[in-house]
Amino acid sequence: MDRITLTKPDDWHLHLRDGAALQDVVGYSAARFGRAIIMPNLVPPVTTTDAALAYRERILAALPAQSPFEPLMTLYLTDNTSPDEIAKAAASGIIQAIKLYPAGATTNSDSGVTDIKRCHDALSAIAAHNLVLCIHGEIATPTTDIFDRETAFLEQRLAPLLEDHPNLRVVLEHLTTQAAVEFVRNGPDRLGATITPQHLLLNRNDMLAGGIRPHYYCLPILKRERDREALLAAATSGHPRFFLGTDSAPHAQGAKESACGCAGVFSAPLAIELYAEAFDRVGAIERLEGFASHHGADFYGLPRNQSTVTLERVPQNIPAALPYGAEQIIPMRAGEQVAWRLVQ
Ligand SMILES: NC(=O)N[C@@H](CC(=O)O)C(=O)O
Ligand SMILES: [Zn+2]
Ligand SMILES: [Zn+2]
Repeated sequence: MDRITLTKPDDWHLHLRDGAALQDVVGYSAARFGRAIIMPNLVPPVTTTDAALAYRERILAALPAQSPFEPLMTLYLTDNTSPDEIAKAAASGIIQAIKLYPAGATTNSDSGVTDIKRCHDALSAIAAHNLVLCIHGEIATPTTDIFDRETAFLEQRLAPLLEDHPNLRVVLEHLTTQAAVEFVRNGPDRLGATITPQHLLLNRNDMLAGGIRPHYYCLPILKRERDREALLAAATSGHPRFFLGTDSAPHAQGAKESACGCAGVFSAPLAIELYAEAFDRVGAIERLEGFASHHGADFYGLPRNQSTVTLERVPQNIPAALPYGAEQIIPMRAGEQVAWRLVQ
């Protein structure tokens, strides 16, 4: 199949930043996706409903004209998030999920959760109000090996959390390991998971062998080839609890190409095209629609999109750099090609 039309996809994990950067990146997502879960790890983080409402207005104002894109907002969970704030978030009608970052685990997670037990009442409120808890699933202990942080989180943190909150709907974000795939498969129906394009297409050799490639550095970090294969198998399996979440995470070129570079891959300008390439490579392009356009909406309890997009197998060049506020940004695969393109 050289051409495929699917229900318009959604991005269940997206970073849009704020200010001039927001203005520069939001259009790429709006051109491809109907909706996106907007991550709250701004500086300062989006910890209140009022802040989320204001951020949503800034996103809508930054959209190119005639973009039907719908930002689905999230709150950043802290040790001090109150059940009242969760009730307010649920009542707002614009907040779909609460995001749990273990303190210190990733970009702008300093205000994150230091001990999940401290959030017991907030988590009960999230379940009671039928919101979704999105989790960055890594142990942040500095002594835990960076390649083991996700697998350690599964048994040490996620399993007890699911047990303590039997009605809580949870999305384990950006899976990177075979172990996480198995954990989700064996988990309850209220456990879903997102998978990024970089984790379907790359392994840690792509980042570290023959030279260090900072634009492939993200968290959780790329893993082994067998992990990539397990992720691709899960994404293309048709299993309804695996769905698309790009984790497109823009950082300016200077912040990436640095002695201490930031974590995050900027995939928004070619996101759905990269997924199409990954699925097509293993002969599973017909499974793309479920993964990209159905499973996430069904899990979140939202209607599927009405409109469609068409993709065709025609290679396109990816720019070497793109504007980003006063600086520039290097997209994933900069200066190379992607095998599919969006038909306008
Ligand atoms: N994934 C990343 O490497 N970075 C994300 C944070 C996150 O999703 O963990 C970011 O905000 O830059
Ligand atoms: Zn994360
Ligand atoms: Zn992210």
